[in-house]
Formats: sequence, structure tokens, C-alpha cells
Amino acid sequence: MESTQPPLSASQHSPVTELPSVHEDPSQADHSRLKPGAQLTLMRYLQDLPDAEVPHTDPVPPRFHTGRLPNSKAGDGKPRLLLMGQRRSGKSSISSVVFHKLPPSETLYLETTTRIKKESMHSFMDFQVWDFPGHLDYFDPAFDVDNIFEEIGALIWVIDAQDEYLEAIMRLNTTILNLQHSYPNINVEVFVHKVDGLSEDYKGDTFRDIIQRVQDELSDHGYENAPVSFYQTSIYDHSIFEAFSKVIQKLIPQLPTLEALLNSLCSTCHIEKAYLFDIMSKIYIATDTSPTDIGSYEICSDYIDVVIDVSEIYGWPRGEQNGDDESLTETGNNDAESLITMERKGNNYLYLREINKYLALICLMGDDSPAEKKAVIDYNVGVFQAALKQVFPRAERDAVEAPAA
Ligand SMILES: Nc1nc2c(ncn2[C@@H]2O[C@H](COP(=O)(O)OP(=O)(O)OP(=O)(O)O)[C@@H](O)[C@H]2O)c(=O)[nH]1
Repeated sequence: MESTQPPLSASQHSPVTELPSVHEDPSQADHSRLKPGAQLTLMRYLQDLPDAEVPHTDPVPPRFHTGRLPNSKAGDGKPRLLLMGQRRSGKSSISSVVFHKLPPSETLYLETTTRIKKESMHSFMDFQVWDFPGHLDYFDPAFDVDNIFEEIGALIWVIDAQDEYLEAIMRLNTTILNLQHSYPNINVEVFVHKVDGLSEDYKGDTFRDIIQRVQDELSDHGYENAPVSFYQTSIYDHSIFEAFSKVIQKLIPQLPTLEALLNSLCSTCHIEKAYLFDIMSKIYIATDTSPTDIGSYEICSDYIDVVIDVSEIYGWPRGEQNGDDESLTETGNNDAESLITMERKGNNYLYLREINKYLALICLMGDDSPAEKKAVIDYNVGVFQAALKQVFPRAERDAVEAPAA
């Protein structure tokens, strides 16, 4: 990794450790069991640059993940997140709250989905969200199953925890078993949803019961270690964003690189927790590897809301401001930054820096990170920002080509 600026440390002015190399996963090399479409992964969507392609026969592993699978064809399709589950389980509500900022209470007025609703999301990576009607039997011969599941990123199965869930589990298992031969690598993400209405004890019992039933039934059919993950979610708190963050993170091949960069930044600047947020959806696409607690995510997520609200009032059209100044057009915009104090078990600091058009870095700092270190933190975050440009070149290119209106 080439960096024009040597980084500084908050305590001693020593360089930040060099960016780690991330090698291609050899287990991904053999996909002969899969249908051609299933061989594609999200990587190729992420950085659709000609120079990001890695020839299959290249004996030298790339130093950084390139955003493309060696055997993938160049295409302009987008990875899909499929939202499936029983009627009224909350699929449309989830999509509306996370991606359209619909206030949760207004989901009461959402109409039943009668046909597959396909939406494209444009952010640091482009993807599609397909919202399925609850009653649909997609394994009916009338449906082109390959067309639905071919370029899928994740299958999100929503189960209403406040309702009778046995049939939902049965349909989920049927779907997993049907898919396992052709698409064994699909991530199945089960959202045990609407947990807001349940008592703590009942919530835990229901969650465990659902996991047990799904796993038992799958192993009865000889399918051990199915790639299924479970989350407790509700649109009335941050849990749905947290769950979506984890789903999306699995689709980002550069995640280990991002985590290593954030770890490095945290240790150099004495930051307790750092999140890289997708501003539009408030999904965090990476965080450092120190333990995450929902509380720190909530603080950061609320802070993004404040910053967005303020910038909507006082913001300016950045495209016009950039002019020809190369240092500005490189990142697509001026850096927006702020440092505020918060009363939360002492003097904690929140530091936000807009990284590019799509991403913002938010850091949570404890007592030992007072404002006087801000210059050093600024500098190191600048180094982090420069490194990120190499990890997500496409986001930068978009920011230059299509400045925000
Ligand atoms: N308590 C609670 N209610 C929720 C939650 N999410 C959704 N709901 C409610 O569940 C009801 C059904 O939500 P929808 O999003 O329409 O469900 P759907 O799965 O899209 O339904 P179909 O379109 O019929 O397949 C609505 O009244 C929502 O307000 C949640 O997290 N908690």
C-alpha cells in the first residue's frame, strides 16, 4: 500500500503499521459443483474497474482484495438481498425502515405485497432488495428459480416471533433444502422479527426454540452445518440496522482489510470503538475487532442522524464547490468533521469524519482522548481515508463522476 502521508501516533509519533495483505480464499477456487450463476459472488460488483480484474492463472496473489473473483465474468448485475417469509411477517416494513427511512409507526399502513418488489440501492456498493409476497411458492415450475437465486447475495428469512411460527420454519427449511444442491453457498439469514413485543424471557426462549427447530430439521435431512445465521430484530429499535450490518458485512470481500485498518487507527489514536458507516442506510460496513456492544452502535447511529439533519439545513452543493482542485475532487468532497463531547459515564468524545460521498467514520473515545489530540487523530484519519481510497476505488470514482446535486 502506498501512502503519501506517514501516519503519527497519539502517544508517540511512530508510524502506523503497514496495511496487511489479504489473499484470495483458496476454498473459493473450486466451484465446479455449482451452477454457473452461483459461481458469481458479490466481489465483482464491488469494484467494477478494469484494473481490478485478477486473471485466474495469475500466480502472484493480489496484495489487496480486488473486489472481483478471478473466475467471474464482467457483468453489471447487482447482488440481491431477498426478503422472504410468511405474510405480514414484516418484510416490507424492514425494507422501508432501513432503506427509505420510513418511521416505524407508519409501517402499520403498508399494504400487502402482491408481486415481487425489486429496488436498487446505490451506495458504496450497489445492490438490489427484492421483497417477496408472503404467499409466493417460488419453487413452483412457473417460476424461474435460477433467475431468482442466481446472483443472490443473501436470503433473509423473516419470522414473526409474535405469531405462530411452525409453518414459517417448515417453509424456511424446505427452501434451504431445495437450494442446497444448486446454491450451497447462499447465506441464509433468519430474522426472528418483532421481538419488541415480547418479554425478555419469552424472547430468549422463542429465539432458542426457532434455532433448535431449524437445525434439528435440517440435520434430520442430513444437512449439517448449514450456513444459517439468526438475529433478533425489530423495526422499533436499532436491532434491525445491526442485523443488516452483519448481513452486508458478509458480502464485503474487503472486510478483513477494513477491520485491520480500523484496528490500526484505534490503537494509534487510543480510540475505543470505530465504525465505518454507510451514511444513507446507517448500516455499518466495518468496525474494529474489539467487542461490539449495541450501546455504542446506537450512540454513533443517532449521531449520524443529527449530522444528516444539520447538513440538510446548512449543507451546500458540493459538486460546485469542488472546482478543479485536485485534492478535493480526489475524494469527491471536502471532509466534513466534527468533535463533540458527550456526558456518558464521564467525558466521552464522538468523532465523525465524512470519508466520501457514501461513508462516514465515527469514533468513540474515552477519557484519555481529549480534544488536544485532535490534530493527531485528524492526521491519522486522513491516512485511513487515503488507504480506503485504494480499498474502495469505485466509490471514489463515482464521487468524482457524479457529484451530489
Ligand atoms: N411490533 C412490530 N410490528 C412490526 C415490526 N415490523 C413490522 N411490523 C408490523 O407488521 C405488519 C406487517 O408488516 P409488513 O411489512 O406489511 O409485512 P410483509 O411481510 O411485507 O407482508 P406481506 O406483504 O403480506 O408479505 C405491519 O403492521 C407492521 O407495522 C416490528 O419489528 N415490530
